[in-house]
Amino acid sequence: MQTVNWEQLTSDQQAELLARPAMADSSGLTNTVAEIISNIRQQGDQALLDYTKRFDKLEGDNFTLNNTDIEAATARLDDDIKDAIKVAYQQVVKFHEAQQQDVIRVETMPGVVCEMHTQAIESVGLYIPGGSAPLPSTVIMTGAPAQIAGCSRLVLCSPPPLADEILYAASLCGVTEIYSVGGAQAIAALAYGTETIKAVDKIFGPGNSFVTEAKRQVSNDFAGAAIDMPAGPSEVLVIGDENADPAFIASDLLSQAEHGHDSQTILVTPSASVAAQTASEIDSQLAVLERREIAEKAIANSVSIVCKDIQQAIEISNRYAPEHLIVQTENPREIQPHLKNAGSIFLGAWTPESVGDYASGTNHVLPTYGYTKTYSSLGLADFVKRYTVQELTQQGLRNLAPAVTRLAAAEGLTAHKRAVTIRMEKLDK
Ligand SMILES: NC(=O)c1ccc[n+]([C@@H]2O[C@H](COP(=O)([O-])OP(=O)(O)OC[C@H]3O[C@@H](n4cnc5c(N)ncnc54)[C@H](O)[C@@H]3O)[C@@H](O)[C@H]2O)c1
Ligand SMILES: N[C@H](CO)Cc1c[nH]c[nH+]1
Ligand SMILES: [Zn+2]
Repeated sequence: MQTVNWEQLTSDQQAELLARPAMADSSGLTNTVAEIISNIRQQGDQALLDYTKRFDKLEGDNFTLNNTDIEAATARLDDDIKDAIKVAYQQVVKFHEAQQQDVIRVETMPGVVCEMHTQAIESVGLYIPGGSAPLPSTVIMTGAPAQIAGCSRLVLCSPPPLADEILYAASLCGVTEIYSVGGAQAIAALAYGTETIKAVDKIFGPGNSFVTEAKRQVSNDFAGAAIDMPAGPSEVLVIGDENADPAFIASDLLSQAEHGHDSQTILVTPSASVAAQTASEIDSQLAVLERREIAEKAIANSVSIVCKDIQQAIEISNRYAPEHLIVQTENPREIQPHLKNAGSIFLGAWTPESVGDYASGTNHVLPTYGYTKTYSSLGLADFVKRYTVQELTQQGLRNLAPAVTRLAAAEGLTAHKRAVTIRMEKLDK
């Protein structure tokens, strides 16, 4: 992991340092994904099968899983892992149930009542990554809120072979359809439909750059589907002060580095000594990692930034806008209100990022590529739509009529004005 001194860099070098590696080959990626989407739209199931055999080594011609598959998977699993999945599910349910929104009702003027209601999105696609590691935890993060919101069709897609843990988690979340297809082709199938997979209204879930680019393209097309957010390759930024534990920091950086070669991990610290000790901890912890090869590539793209002070560390973090932000400082709660752009924040030495990945209750589907400047972490609100209701009494209309008619006249929209005056004339008769 390279170490740099922030103050010694030019502003161009600083910008380059904080750029995402996954964005590097954007035009090649755009064309590849556009071609996959176009083939799925034209050839449906046949193209889906071809791609799934080519990229994901599907055996046979069936990519639909059913209840018998779920029952067999459940029977194969040990109680220990089933219990762990249940704990994670219950934690996520608790935190997301608390996000339910009551109807908001306000009488904005006597006789004028306005309400805000929510309604579940009817059909949702849940993309569960599976290229590099099968992620049953992502089933919980997308499936549990969909279930709580009351979505009626929960359609899960993940590259084959589907791990037993994925099928078990899907059954807890009330997933209604499961297909063993992945990548951009799965996103295209969810967005436009094929003979087997009916299109959904909105697609959720993270994925690699092919998946994320496919989500971007289908969401830009009127005929496509809505999406949750750009949730691409994992990122973590750690802010550590001179008392931070380098072994803890290294373990947190490696936990995200092992997701993929394009993960990005950054340490920002005012302490050159913490930076140096973290680098040597990374080397020793890497040596015994099962996914060493992957993590090593990600660490090669990563950086340790030595900055002036904690204030500057906060500025760098806000500028980078990480998916995950870990704060290992003496008083992390003092810093937290100044952290403007992050998907999920982990405060203090005893809050490793892994707890949010699995079971604290927060959602691990989070914006990447700097989109935490404008997008939120996944929550119950993403699975519902808001709509408003208003009802006026006769007196309510009398009270509001002068403002509405004058505004309508000012806009030159006389039919709007007439819809009010026609009623007032009747009332005044
Ligand atoms: N941001 C978040 O909230 C979040 C959460 C969990 C995981 N993640 C990220 O999700 C990603 C998961 O990636 P993954 O690769 O393991 O699984 P994935 O399921 O996203 O991608 C695998 C698919 O990519 C497609 N693919 C691979 N090579 C291709 C090629 N050359 N051309 C066309 N398609 C190709 C294949 O179809 C395959 O099914 C990781 O980067 C991880 O960091 C992000
Ligand atoms: N860290 C990932 C989000 O970027 C989520 C995850 C799933 N399993 C382990 N981690
Ligand atoms: Zn993770």
